[in-house]
Amino acid sequence: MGIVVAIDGPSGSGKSTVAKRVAAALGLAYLDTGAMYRAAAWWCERTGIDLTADEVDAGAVTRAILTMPLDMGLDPTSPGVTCDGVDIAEVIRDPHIASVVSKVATNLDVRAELARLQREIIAGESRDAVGLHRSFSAGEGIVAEGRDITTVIAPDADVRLLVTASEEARLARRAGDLKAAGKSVDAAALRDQVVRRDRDDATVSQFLTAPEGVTLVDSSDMTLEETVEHVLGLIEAARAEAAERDQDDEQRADALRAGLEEYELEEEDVALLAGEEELPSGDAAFGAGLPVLAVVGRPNVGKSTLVNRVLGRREAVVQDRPGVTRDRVSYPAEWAGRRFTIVDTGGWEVDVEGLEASVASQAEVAVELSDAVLLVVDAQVGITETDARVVRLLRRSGKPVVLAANKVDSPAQEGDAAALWNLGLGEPYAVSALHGRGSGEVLDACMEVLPEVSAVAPAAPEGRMHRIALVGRPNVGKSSLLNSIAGQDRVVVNEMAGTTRDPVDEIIELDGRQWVFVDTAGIRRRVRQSRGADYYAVLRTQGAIEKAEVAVVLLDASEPLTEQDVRVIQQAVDAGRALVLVNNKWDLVDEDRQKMLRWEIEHDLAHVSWAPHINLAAATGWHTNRLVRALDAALEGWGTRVPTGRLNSFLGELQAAAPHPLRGGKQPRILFATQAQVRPPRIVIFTTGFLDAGYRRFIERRLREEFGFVGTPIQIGVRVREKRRRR
Ligand SMILES: Nc1ncnc2c1ncn2[C@@H]1O[C@H](COP(=O)(O)OP(=O)(O)OP(=O)(O)O)[C@@H](O)[C@H]1O
Ligand SMILES: Nc1ccn([C@H]2C[C@H](O)[C@@H](COP(=O)(O)O)O2)c(=O)n1
Repeated sequence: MGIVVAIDGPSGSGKSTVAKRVAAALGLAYLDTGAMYRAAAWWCERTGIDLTADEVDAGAVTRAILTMPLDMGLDPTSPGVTCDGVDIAEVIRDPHIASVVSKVATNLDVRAELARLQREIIAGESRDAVGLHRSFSAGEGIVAEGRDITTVIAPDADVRLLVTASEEARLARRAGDLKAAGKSVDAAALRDQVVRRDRDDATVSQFLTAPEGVTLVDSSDMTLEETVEHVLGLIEAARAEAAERDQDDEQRADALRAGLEEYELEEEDVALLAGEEELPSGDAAFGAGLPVLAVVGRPNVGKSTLVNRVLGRREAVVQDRPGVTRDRVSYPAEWAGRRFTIVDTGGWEVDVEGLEASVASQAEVAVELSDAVLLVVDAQVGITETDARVVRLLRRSGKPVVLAANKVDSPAQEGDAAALWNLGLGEPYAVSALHGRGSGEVLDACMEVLPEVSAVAPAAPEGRMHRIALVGRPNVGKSSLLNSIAGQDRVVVNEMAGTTRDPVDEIIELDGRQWVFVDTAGIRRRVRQSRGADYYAVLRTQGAIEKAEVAVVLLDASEPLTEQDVRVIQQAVDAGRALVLVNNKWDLVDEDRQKMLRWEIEHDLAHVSWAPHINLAAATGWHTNRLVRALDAALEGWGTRVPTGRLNSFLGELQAAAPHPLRGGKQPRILFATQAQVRPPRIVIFTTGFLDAGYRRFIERRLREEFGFVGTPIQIGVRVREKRRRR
């Protein structure tokens, strides 16, 4: 993680000059938030708003800022400011802008919008996000300065400083600046720009006295060089302190890890603790690029027993593995030297309303997302109506099918297997999943039909383009958004070396980088079926989400949120994908609808409040440029890794301040925790007792507050372990 240095202070105190020099000396990015407010004032005037009027239309100012095409340069040696393609770095220093900027800076809606942008920039520079986006400092960090930086924007910054100087010194410095620029110095105008402006600004942010945790740097009697040296010294001291803290945290975590030896650990615990150094990625766990074999069949025909036989492991693994959904769990598998992904599915049964109506059947999704299918039939029961209908469905899917006749536990039962020739799927392989009989032959047959390279599994993401799924219910504007972003910046690359890409994927260049938008055929040519269109939409959405790293869920902001919207969002969360929410059709949203939408988001989408949420109008292209930042933020969150030392000291403090409620006179205790996976982050917590769902939610909420995890679901696995009995 890069360092964040936040500096605030009154006008003329020297905070910008000091911040730039410090950032340049340390190779960090520099953010001048005051310049953003100045740019906002410039943009308001450019769009025709009179900021010198006694009564400025606050609504018009807010609307203008929401459409401001601002690009902040972060190089401390030449921090450019560009708005609507115009270089405004100089013009925003004009005394006229200084005299009107408070009209914009005291508008709370404007502050909220600029705060959002500032936090995004700071997060982009402070995380180890190399390769994700164009970070000026390559994740080394940032020095951000402005009135509310230490208190509102970055209260968690590593170093927080209030640079100040006496009023007399500040007026003198500002006068010096004007003189150096060859401008006349009018004492009253100077007071207005320094003292009056600070008084106005102080009504919305606190920057005159140092709050707790903020170090005061009074530069009244220091030269500029002395001030810079002093600040560099403070940063050095803070870094040394942080390094010492990290070391202490690691030592404590080592002790906690060692303490686990007193507990009954399972094989998988030992494996997890031994492999802490190499953090696997969720994508790898799902077998990026490996062929996929779906195991389907009616309930109780022995699918899971067969899967466990293939895996050669116990079911215990099932509980802690982040499956796509509870009814469809993927495992990395190996047979005869070949690696593949095996997908265990829930029972496939004709329900009361019939098979066609079971639109969300995970077994059907599994078939759609597989390269081959292993159909398991109970040979002792024989062919049922469900089996016959399943076979019809499998035929329609066009996937190769291998038929396992299970529960053939002795040679005497071979005849039961032979009866299954009637299903018309070729040879039924007689198997006893329970005893292992015949399982080798059936797996050999599966290997014969599985392709070398999967046509459905996502390619491994490392070093490749990021894969994005644009999903949402019909008519929310998926194709408009795709066309809009493709139209703006498109470079279609037909043959990309080293990528296996589906013909329905689209490669689009955004912000100078190439991205794969997966499964766009479903977006461009909507599947129109007289019957079951919904069903295909669900399948298509699921398929797109699982092939992608980020699911961009589009919502029609002009209409009330629907259950279908919430369901698509849930599909992305369950699949463990990074998530970005887009309120499309913003051009059709009036103020009443905005209020309603805010309410809907707070009530119906509170569980995904961690997802970046952007308003845009795909039809006009408005704000579509915000997509990349949101994607980067979500990808960063998805890949977040919390060092074990920090995680344990954080959980230790959390537990001390808010212990788990007593249950039956006992209090479940956290023994040790470690992050077991990234993309999505998965945290495994060893405890002495079961943690209530409420307490787990509390842990998740606090983890997000502490470590960010923007745009990503967090999977929390709890392993309850008992103390070893003394012999
Ligand atoms: N000891 C000092 N520390 C910092 N700056 C100093 C010092 N002495 C003189 N200066 C000068 O003070 C002037 C004002 O500094 P600067 O513009 O950075 O202030 P600021 O706090 O960012 O003001 P504003 O909020 O109005 O942008 C600069 O010319 C700077 O070189
Ligand atoms: N974080 C910030 C930064 C600046 N402002 C206000 C204060 C000024 O009126 C104006 C320009 O700032 P300057 O360039 O003079 O530092 O913006 C603020 O309210 N919050």
